[in-house]
Amino acid sequence: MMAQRFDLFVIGTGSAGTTVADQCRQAGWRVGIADDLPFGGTCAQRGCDPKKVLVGAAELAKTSQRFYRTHILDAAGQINWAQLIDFKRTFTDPVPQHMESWLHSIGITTFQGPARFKGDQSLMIGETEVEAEHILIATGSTPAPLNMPISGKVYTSDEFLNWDTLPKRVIFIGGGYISLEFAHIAHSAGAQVTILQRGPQILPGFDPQMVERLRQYSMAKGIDIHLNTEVTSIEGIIGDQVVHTVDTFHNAQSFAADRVVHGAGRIPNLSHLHLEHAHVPTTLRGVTVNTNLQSLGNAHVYAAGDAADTPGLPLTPVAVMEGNFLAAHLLGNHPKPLDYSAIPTIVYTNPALARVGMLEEEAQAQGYSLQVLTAETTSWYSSRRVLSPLSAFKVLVDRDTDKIVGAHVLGPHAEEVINIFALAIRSGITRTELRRMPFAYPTGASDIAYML
Ligand SMILES: Cc1cc2nc3c(=O)[nH]c(=O)nc-3n(C[C@H](O)[C@H](O)[C@H](O)COP(=O)(O)OP(=O)(O)OC[C@H]3O[C@@H](n4cnc5c(N)ncnc54)[C@H](O)[C@@H]3O)c2cc1C
Ligand SMILES: NC(=O)c1ccc[n+]([C@@H]2O[C@H](COP(=O)([O-])OP(=O)(O)OC[C@H]3O[C@@H](n4cnc5c(N)ncnc54)[C@H](O)[C@@H]3O)[C@@H](O)[C@H]2O)c1
Repeated sequence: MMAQRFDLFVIGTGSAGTTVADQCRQAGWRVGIADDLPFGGTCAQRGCDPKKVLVGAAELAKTSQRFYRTHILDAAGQINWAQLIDFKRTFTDPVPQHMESWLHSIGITTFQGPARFKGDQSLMIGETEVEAEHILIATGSTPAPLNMPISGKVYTSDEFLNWDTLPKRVIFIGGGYISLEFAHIAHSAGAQVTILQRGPQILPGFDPQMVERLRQYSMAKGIDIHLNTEVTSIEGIIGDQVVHTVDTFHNAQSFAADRVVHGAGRIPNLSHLHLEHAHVPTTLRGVTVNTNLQSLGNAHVYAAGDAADTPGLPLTPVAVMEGNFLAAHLLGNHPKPLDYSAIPTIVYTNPALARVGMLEEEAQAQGYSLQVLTAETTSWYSSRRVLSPLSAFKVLVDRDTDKIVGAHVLGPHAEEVINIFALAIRSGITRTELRRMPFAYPTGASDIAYML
């Protein structure tokens, strides 16, 4: 059978792939797209969106428990896990059908199945061959292989988000985003949780002082966090999952739980693509690309999102930003170069910790004359009003230009406040201008004047 021909063929229906597919199709291109999983990608089905549905309930339960303890509420909220997962499914279940209908409605040809390269410009999706002038690899990421002896069961984040019952005891391998967020959710829903992190700090990309406050608070609440503790093997022993670790001083320890969750990092999802058939080189961080997101080995191939080796973190706003850039580039609209500075990121613990721009250490190393504005803010109105026991901030200002170069916010409004700092940094708004901004009051943003 003759191969179907497209101007653009996209592998992956997540944030990066659909952004490019949509814009190229709107410009009249013949566009095909494939996914081996139900359409819609990670963020909407197995990542950000379902995760935050659980985070919302966890926050509500914790806040109500605080108000109950101070006799302001007559009852404290408890999470019904099965109901919460059902509620989550009302968001995730419709995604594939919505996505596929939308793709069809705008005239994109869809293929269900794993795509693999056959040649420089040709792919097989199952038994169907397609050819394209441009091919976009937007295949996202997948849990990193755990290179250790495993005889027990290790659950992925995808599986955690679909647990019908919450086990009593859960161990999280690794101390990054997934472990911290899921541990806070599971703990709020009544589980005993343990985090085993091999490095000296949980959440290595975040401000060390804010992280330490979050760690101490989490420990005080009953989340058991072990630093410098590397998981070396996992055994299933009658009813228990036993996790063996070794610490920095070579001391061995074992931890038992009902279930063990993989939070030990993700890698670009490239292994099934047969990239060697298309001369597409990769690194451990993804497909090697130039500043136009074009493969260094094959000018017909591009990569974006988690699958591309770019300076951006594997986050949804980065996938969308790269998608928008690539669509404009392919359509000949000469977009401005990609700007990876000051992209905000948040770990949705309770409370959340947010970062945008540089860490203090990075700014010092770059020779900025820094003014470091930092305080613990649990006595502030915005925290006391919701009985928040943990809030703080650190803002880094360049004395020479009065510009903000980094902001780190921990507390109940961190997730919205950080976007305002991102806007300020990306638009070059000075500290003085931001301090005088008449934000609506009382809001998280109206705290900014007091931070500066
Ligand atoms: C648990 C979790 C929580 C997260 N929370 C957040 C958050 O709060 N905020 C945030 O910004 N980011 C978050 N992320 C990260 C975010 O989800 C990703 O950065 C983003 O989804 C990447 O988009 P993408 O388009 O690159 O890839 P994806 O959305 O992963 O899409 C890739 C698609 O390609 C498909 N695919 C892969 N290989 C093939 C193949 N060979 N053939 C056909 N199809 C294929 C996959 O099935 C998938 O649908 C989270 C991630 C996880 C796992
Ligand atoms: N809120 C968000 O934006 C959000 C949420 C979840 C995931 N994500 C994205 O997904 C990516 C993957 O998340 P993640 O939490 O899996 O990875 P991560 O890279 O954030 O953290 C993994 C941690 O596991 C540790 N580790 C690895 N192997 C270990 C072992 N054997 N024993 C003990 N510790 C070990 C590593 O040192 C590392 O600190 C993130 O980098 C992020 O970009 C984002």
